[in-house]
Amino acid sequence: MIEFRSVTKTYPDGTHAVADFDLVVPPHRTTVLVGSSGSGKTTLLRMINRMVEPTSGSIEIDGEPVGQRDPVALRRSIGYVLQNGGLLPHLRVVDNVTTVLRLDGVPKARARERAHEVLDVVGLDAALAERYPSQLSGGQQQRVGVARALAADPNILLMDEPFGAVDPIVRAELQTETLRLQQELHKTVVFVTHDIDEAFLLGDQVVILEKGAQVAQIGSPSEIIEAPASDFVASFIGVERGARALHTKDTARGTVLVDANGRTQGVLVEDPS
Ligand SMILES: Nc1ncnc2c1ncn2[C@@H]1O[C@H](COP(=O)(O)OP(=O)(O)OP(=O)(O)O)[C@@H](O)[C@H]1O
Repeated sequence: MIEFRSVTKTYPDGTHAVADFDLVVPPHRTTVLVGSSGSGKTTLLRMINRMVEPTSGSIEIDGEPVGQRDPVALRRSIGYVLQNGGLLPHLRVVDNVTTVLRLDGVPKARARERAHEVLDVVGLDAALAERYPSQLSGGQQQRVGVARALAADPNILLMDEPFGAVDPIVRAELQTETLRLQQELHKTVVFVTHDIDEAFLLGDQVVILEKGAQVAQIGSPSEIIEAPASDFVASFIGVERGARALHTKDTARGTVLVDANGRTQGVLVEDPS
């Protein structure tokens, strides 16, 4: 479990990025932080692995304040996936994936073996291991970024807009893949995005943020869609644009539900309860 307690971050130039933020991130689930640009999502994420230090308040992992942990050891124990993959261009894929393992003293042969395992887990062909990042597609680079984050088998995975830079089709593929991976691996995932559809697709718990990381609403996707806490939330999730609206349509075989794009999403059946 990760817990934020009254966390505030004011950058040296006086920007109040996060003000008095509290959150419990349950283990083995995906928590998505979603909000518009500048709402403080990245700052929150980076305070978990001490890439950013809070101005006040504390963040605890399983009851232990991260402030008391050695920052380097802490960072290596937490998987971190960045938007552009964050791969080192002069290293082959396999060496990118083994970086943390090698720093942790894992022998080269064992580290390479592990790299091949995790590349397989993220759905990449072993042949790609010897390529350089520039010889991969954007989607493949992102998968390598995920493989690298998983290499040391961390309990916690931080993902900062990991699919922001790929085209919509690849993005959808990577989202599906993330759901599949999570069903298999059960990591504690904290995922940052500004895309509410991505948040609802991937999140067990969704945290909608306003400026200064003020929490507009926390809940499961169902709870938020069924009862938006404010006009801000209703607008952010697109209720007023009709994005969440489903309409009934009668067909020869019964009533179906159709989304805002005119696509049939399901069949209407009577609730047995
Ligand atoms: N190193 C820094 N120095 C000063 N201000 C910063 C720094 N990093 C971020 N900020 C400011 O803090 C606020 C929150 O930034 P943050 O990157 O956490 O937001 P975000 O929600 O992740 O935004 P985005 O979606 O654009 O990445 C913004 O106003 C930003 O300009």
